[in-house]
Amino acid sequence: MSEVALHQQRCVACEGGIAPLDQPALKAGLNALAECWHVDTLDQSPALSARFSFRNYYQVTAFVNAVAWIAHQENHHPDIHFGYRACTVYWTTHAASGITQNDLICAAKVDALLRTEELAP
Ligand SMILES: C[C@H](O)[C@H](O)[C@H]1CNC2=NC(N)=NC(=O)C2=N1
Repeated sequence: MSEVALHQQRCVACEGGIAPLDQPALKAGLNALAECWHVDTLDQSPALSARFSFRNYYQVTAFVNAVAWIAHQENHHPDIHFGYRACTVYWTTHAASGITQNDLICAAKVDALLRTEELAP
């Protein structure tokens, strides 16, 4: 049986009553992502976070826009903190006050984005 890769899955609308992933599911999800992703805290809720370094501000802002494009496509929106040569992305599901499958999917899509040679830092 073949399972659809995380980065090829689509986010589902999440309004009220959605539960965060349990520990085993979160651990399995983290194992499927690039090593940079870890569990952090955003506004007092757990969030998947990773920091990315780039050569210059132009690359940082191109990356931020590419992540925003993913967010628009998936209707799931990260917090992004960025500066001159680095950017930190936080994926959390506000409706669940925690990390859901949507966050794993979006983090995997960011990983896929960075696997493309043209955009890699
Ligand atoms: C209907 C739609 O799924 C919700 O409004 C979405 C929009 N984007 C979202 N993004 C994030 N990160 N968390 C949410 O709970 C969320 N809710």
